[in-house]
Amino acid sequence: MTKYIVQGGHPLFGEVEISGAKNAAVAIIPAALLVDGVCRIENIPQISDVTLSLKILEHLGAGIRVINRHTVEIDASRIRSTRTSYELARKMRASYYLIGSLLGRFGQAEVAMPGGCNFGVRPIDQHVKGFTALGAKVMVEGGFINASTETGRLKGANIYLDVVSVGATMNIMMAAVRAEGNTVIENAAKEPHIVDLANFLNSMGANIRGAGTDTIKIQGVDRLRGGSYAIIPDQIEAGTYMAAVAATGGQILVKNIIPKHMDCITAKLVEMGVEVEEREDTLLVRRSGPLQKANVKTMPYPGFPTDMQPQITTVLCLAEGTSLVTESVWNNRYRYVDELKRMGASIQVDDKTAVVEGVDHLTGAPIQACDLRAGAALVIAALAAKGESEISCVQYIERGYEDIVTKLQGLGASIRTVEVPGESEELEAHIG
Ligand SMILES: CC(=O)N[C@H]1[C@@H](OP(=O)(O)OP(=O)(O)OC[C@H]2O[C@@H](n3ccc(=O)[nH]c3=O)[C@H](O)[C@@H]2O)O[C@H](CO)[C@@H](O)[C@@H]1O
Ligand SMILES: C=C(OP(=O)(O)O)C(=O)O
Repeated sequence: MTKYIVQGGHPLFGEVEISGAKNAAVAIIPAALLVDGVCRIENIPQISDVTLSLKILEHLGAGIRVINRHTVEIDASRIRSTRTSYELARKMRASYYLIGSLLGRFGQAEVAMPGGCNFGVRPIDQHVKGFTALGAKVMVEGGFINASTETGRLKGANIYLDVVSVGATMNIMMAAVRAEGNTVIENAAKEPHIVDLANFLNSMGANIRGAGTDTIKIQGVDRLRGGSYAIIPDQIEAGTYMAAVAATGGQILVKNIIPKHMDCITAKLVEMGVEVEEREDTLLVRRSGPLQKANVKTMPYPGFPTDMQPQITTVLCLAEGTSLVTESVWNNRYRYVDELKRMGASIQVDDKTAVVEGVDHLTGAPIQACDLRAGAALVIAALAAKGESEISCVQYIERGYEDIVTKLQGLGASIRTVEVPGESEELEAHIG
């Protein structure tokens, strides 16, 4: 098993380059199944969720050509099957996008029930509502979601989402792109990766308008042609490095970001006493004085992202006074709190609210990641803590952070990986 060993208590200084967005990449890769020609996708992050997504496509018969570390070409013109590998697809949440893409292209899909980080119930009823409105029959059988149409082609429809769902918005968009006629998705999610998926599909010949607002209009087209597309930078990866320097102190330049996407995170850090200077596609982030308490409530974009909640809670552990964190997207996203308590944090969780009493410092400890962002939060805590921490179950972290150890070393952090022989590798790499 791989572990991270961190000697904490040192400020971070230097520059860090942000990779392509995980939650855009894991949608755009399956969306390539909708395209008849070759899609060249650039700025792909080197993370295990991407490796898994590409393996799933390869297993379906897509040609995958790796051009370099961050560029692949996907040729889905000779897909052999519309049934995904159970073992591969069940390991990640984003495998649900294969339902929309296979259904949109072939009128049928058989996809294993998705995995992903475990922070409570993760229903897909809104995805199913959308596919059904587009004319598909959807059933769950033997661990698979089976979706099919009688005619082989979906029909455009008006769909009002009962909850704002990133996954349902993107999945319905994929299904509708080659449907007959027009589709309108109302109460759609507005995250940057939704706009990115729409831009990718439009660049391949789709006709999608309104992505990034709560009404998305899709005019079905007969086919999508190949092309080239570069994925946006990862808002959450950038926010995680900003949170890291907020916790440790120091000054870092976060490169290759879209500042607008960072506003919801920047505003909260500034409220806490962090200085953030915006320049074109970089942010200079500095923390020299004490951290102030703040209240944080997670919300769909443009609100404060739930995928930054564990990281910001960790920073608040070191702020003066009492902060309140409210998780309003997921019903159980505080599993990491017990690990922070091992390091001396003072946090009381009551249902969706965490009351965080700032402490003077954290101390290093053996700690275990329980999911992707929880793992990132523990890395931040370990970097800020006095003494040594040993972080296990880092495979969760590597689902979503490219080269995190090397990037942090580049900022002067004392962090290294160790292989610990004899310890179980049984833990599933992807199911948090
Ligand atoms: C691969 C990916 O992009 N994952 C992200 C995606 O997850 P995911 O797409 O799974 O999250 P959703 O936006 O769909 O979920 C938001 C809320 O809607 C509820 N819901 C969702 C779907 C549904 O059919 N029914 C329903 O009730 C969920 O229980 C949750 O309370 O968006 C989340 C919210 O920003 C992020 O935390 C995840 O990192
Ligand atoms: C929860 C996340 O991912 P997933 O939905 O893939 O589990 C995340 O990116 O924080």
